Amino acid sequence: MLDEIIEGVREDLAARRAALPLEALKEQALRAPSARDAVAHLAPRDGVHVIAEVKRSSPSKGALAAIADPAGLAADYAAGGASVISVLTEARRFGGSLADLDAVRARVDVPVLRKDFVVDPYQVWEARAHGADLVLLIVAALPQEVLVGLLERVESLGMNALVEAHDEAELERAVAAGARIIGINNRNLKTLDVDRDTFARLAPGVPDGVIRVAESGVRGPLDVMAFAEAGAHAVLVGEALVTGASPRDAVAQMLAAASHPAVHGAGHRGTGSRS
Ligand SMILES: O=P(O)(O)OC[C@@H](O)[C@@H](O)c1c[nH]c2ccccc12
Repeated sequence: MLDEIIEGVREDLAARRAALPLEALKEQALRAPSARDAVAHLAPRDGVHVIAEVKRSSPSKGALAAIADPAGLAADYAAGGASVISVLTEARRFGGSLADLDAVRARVDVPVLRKDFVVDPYQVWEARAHGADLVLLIVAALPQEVLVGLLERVESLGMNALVEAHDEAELERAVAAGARIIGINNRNLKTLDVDRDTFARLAPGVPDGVIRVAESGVRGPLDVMAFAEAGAHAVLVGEALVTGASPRDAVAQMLAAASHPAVHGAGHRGTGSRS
């Protein structure tokens, strides 16, 4: 599935590049207001941070929610206490767009993540030009030298990367690349299967001082408690928030669950203590 998605992403990218050459895009990016410090916004604390996602559909579930007003949804997420808003910009499978990113950026003050299949520096410049503070880099989609180059480009533009791994080998590559924020995806992007034990299995391999994010398959407060217990500093949630009744309350309930005294997660032990 990952290869097919990336094929489409490259086709769409070629069309955008033809319409707006890299040099012109760079000028836009350098004129954009500076990026916010996402590492600071995700700093370890008691409980977890919620990264709340604007997600219309997915290859595994099909249509999830129409989301006529992505900025309104993002504002609800922020009001519920989300530390970062993730915006899917992939069009073909996830129904996202750079227009969604623009709308969300214009509405909220918290950092915004461009969630896409980034394979080319053009997309990093594009993220910055559209006001993103964070860019997703998926290890499984990138040869190591490309991953390293894209991470350098992201940081040189003042942004941070969420570097996503799904198994031990990918995690080692994320660490070797120098990632400061690592997402452990419980979903295998090749098969789309979710295994919620993935985070707990891989989390001990994330070095001290690196922010640990549990991604995908977070159904509600109980899952958030389990990921917090397993050492997550943040959870990234899409489906459960876009399909529920009140996105604002759903975020607030997840945050409350992770601050429960029964949860002895990463925040309670201080930064990166895994002993
Ligand atoms: O909807 P969920 O199961 O809460 O998952 C959110 C997020 O983790 C998922 O959208 C995601 C994780 N990694 C990705 C890479 C590309 C696209 C999407 C994703």
